[in-house]
Amino acid sequence: MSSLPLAEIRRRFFEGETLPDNSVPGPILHSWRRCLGLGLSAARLRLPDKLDAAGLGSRQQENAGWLQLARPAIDALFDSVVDDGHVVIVADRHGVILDQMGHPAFLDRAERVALLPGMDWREDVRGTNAIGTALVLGGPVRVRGSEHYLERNRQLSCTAGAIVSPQGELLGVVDVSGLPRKLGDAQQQQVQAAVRHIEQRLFDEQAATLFELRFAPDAATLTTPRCGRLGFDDDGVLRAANRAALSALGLDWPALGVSRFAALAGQSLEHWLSRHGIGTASLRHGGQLYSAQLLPPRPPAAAHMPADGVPPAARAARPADAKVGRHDAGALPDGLLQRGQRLLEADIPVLILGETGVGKERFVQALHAASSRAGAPLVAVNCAAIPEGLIEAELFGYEEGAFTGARKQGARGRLREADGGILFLDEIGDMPASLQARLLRVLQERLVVPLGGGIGQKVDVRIVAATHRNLEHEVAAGRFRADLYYRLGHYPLRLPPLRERGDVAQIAANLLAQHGGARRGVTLSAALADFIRRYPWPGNLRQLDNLLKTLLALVDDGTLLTPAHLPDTLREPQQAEPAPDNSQLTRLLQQHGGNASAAARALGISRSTFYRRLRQG
Ligand SMILES: Nc1ncnc2c1ncn2[C@@H]1O[C@H](COP(=O)(O)OP(=O)(O)OP(=O)(O)O)[C@@H](O)[C@H]1O
Repeated sequence: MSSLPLAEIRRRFFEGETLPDNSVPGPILHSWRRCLGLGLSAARLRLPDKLDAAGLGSRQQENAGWLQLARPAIDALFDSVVDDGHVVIVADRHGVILDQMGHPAFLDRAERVALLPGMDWREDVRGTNAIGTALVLGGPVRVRGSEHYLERNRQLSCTAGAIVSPQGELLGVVDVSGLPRKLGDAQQQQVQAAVRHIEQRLFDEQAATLFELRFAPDAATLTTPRCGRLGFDDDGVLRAANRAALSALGLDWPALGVSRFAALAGQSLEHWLSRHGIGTASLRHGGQLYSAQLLPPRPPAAAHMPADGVPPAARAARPADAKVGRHDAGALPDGLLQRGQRLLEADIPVLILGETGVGKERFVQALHAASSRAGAPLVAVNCAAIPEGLIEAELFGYEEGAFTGARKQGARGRLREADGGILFLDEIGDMPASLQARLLRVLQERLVVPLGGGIGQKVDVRIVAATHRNLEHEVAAGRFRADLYYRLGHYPLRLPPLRERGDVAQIAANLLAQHGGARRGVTLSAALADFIRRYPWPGNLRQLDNLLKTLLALVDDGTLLTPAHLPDTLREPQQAEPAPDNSQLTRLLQQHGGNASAAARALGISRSTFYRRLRQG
């Protein structure tokens, strides 16, 4: 920048003299030229009147949708700048101030009034200024003191950023104004962060019904507002974008409706989905390598933008996130439920992996409740708990007299019962090989033919499957069909065992509270919390949950739980008992009068695990 005082540069500019190179920032000089070209006078200007209350009210109403989404970011911005006496201003796409927070005590009365809601700060009305100029540029700008076109605004410094929807529509401006010497790079960065945050939320809402391709140089930044985001319709046409994506790919807003997935990603959408599912993959563009992830559209209920223009996210937390909180006793890996939801809504089978007792079944219930099929049936079939000879009939139903012992009137079968809803195939790894082929056919054709013949019926079911087995090993050992595995296992969701999860003691405290511990004043001592952290919990959440319920039943209100309250079997955690063999299991079953649930409970395992072990011998 030139060392000439700004007053001298202004004089030269207005007297038509050539300015030294770089004497004012390019965007400011261009703006001055635009204003001069419009014949605006820097000294005297007839300014438009402030909008009346009704006019302002209707502008605020028109902008209510994005304003509500933007509110958290604007409030946070205000919190971070208020102590320095700055004000935060929000204007619509015409430059009319919709909201102003803070008190511009630093300004003369006239300017103070000019920064109030209802005032017009368009560049062609008020000359170079951050609000109006950001709107012209569609991006960020800082205007300091005498860089303002109007002389009367020289005591003011402003930094602003334009908000652009994922469809490229200019929505408005967020601005921070203050005294020139106090407003610097920090405020500029804060405004830009707020803009990114608002645009990210807009993308979440307005591009929810599209396939989303996210990319970033580093997989770790794939969920941050800085990652590139592109939205494609079912035909692979680009319909939405954020600025990071456009600038990384050398595109601009006119690319919307024109650019295609295949051209940008080097393969069709279907190809990408079948190869990578929603897993992370590499994306090469213009010699640059990115980590990328393709996310299917979200459910219409969550994606729907109501007629009043106020998106659901503006009213409450995202439904999926809210449900994660309710479902889980401790934090599950980030976005696991949401990913499951997206797969489900895109009609991709959801495969859930995890050891016994990690909460797979609970997870499926939460998935169902969070899905667009929450009002339709969730039909569970435990492939390990049904005798091999009956699974087929159970799944596909049968016609009257199809086999000896068949009910007279036949049975619809679980698949048809799940029509319109979700079929949950628990312990899929234990499904007999003969049935795997039939299931695969149903998954492909969605046609169910009952045993004993009869007319095939089309079913509309979403499939969720779970297993504690390593299906890849099962495939290698020839026990699980590779084609079925590839059909189901695009993107398995793994629920971690308790020993791999964050703070198990915190999870225990949550569970204790859920079971009434908080109400009864029963708490964990530090020593017990420490034990809980170190214990390997082979039975995972089931084991921990059962233990806490038992302890609660045994102690008085107000008890501080210590390791002394633990049953002896738990005090020596490392010495695991060998698993009972088949004859022991059979004996146990007999002892419980053939009640498998009771026998399983006695062993501290689930009914399906009990059956599985029985079958394995
Ligand atoms: N999110 C949770 N919050 C509280 N408790 C849970 C949660 N998930 C699981 N549990 C506890 O663990 C038990 C087992 O959960 P679930 O049946 O979902 O596990 P699973 O992984 O399906 O087990 P398995 O493979 O043995 O059938 C539940 O009955 C409950 O006591």
